[in-house]
Amino acid sequence: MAGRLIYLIGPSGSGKDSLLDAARPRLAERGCRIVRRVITRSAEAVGEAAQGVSAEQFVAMQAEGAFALSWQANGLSYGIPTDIDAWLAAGEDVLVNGSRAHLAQARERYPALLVVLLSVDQAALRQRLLARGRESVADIDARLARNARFTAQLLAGMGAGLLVLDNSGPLEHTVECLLRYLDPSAR
Ligand SMILES: Nc1ncnc2c1ncn2[C@@H]1O[C@H](COP(=O)(O)OP(=O)(O)O)[C@@H](O)[C@H]1O
Ligand SMILES: O=P(O)(O)OC[C@H]1O[C@H](OP(=O)(O)OP(=O)(O)O)[C@H](O)[C@@H]1O
Repeated sequence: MAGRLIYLIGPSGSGKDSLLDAARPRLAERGCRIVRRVITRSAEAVGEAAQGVSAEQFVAMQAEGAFALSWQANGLSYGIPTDIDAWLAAGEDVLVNGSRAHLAQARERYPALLVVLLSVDQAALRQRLLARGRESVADIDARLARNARFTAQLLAGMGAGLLVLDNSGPLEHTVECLLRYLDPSAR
């Protein structure tokens, strides 16, 4: 049986990277891979979880067909390597840090996509982004403004196919909820 593709989305600062890091060992135990994305962000700013490439390298990789999914947002390009197709075909579950704006295209290619929307209340979100200190205040406000366009749309359009995962509380609680959702015997 083919593996499941889990597409994690949520506003900037909602905790997608933190959740993936915290859940990584327990997902690995369950045979669920977390995709290493290719991002046009300087390698130092990415950490180990992504492969940083130049804009030129990204375009070349795309032209070679290296990506199963790719999108642009916040002035960056993101690619999901085609490796995921082999993993899914081999029955492995695969979790992707996805884009809300790219959801329709992702669904088109992977109709059985499981969508997990990470949410957090707006004031806490701004505080977390400021505390993270990765972007300027202007960039943070631009990301927050971008959120407003998505959440209502997503909730209206998706209904049952969507798990809304609240990350306003402790991260460990969010990890537990995600694992419970992904555990086939618990559903
Ligand atoms: N449940 C949580 N409680 C408190 N702070 C959190 C929680 N989840 C994430 N954070 C913090 O919020 C900030 C943004 O998280 P991050 O994982 O980078 O979000 P994203 O990848 O969605 O942009 C980070 O500083 C992170 O430590
Ligand atoms: O269409 P959107 O849902 O807004 O998503 C746009 C991009 O922003 C996030 O990436 P990134 O990890 O660079 O940003 P973040 O850590 O601020 O979420 C997300 O993973 C997408 O790649």
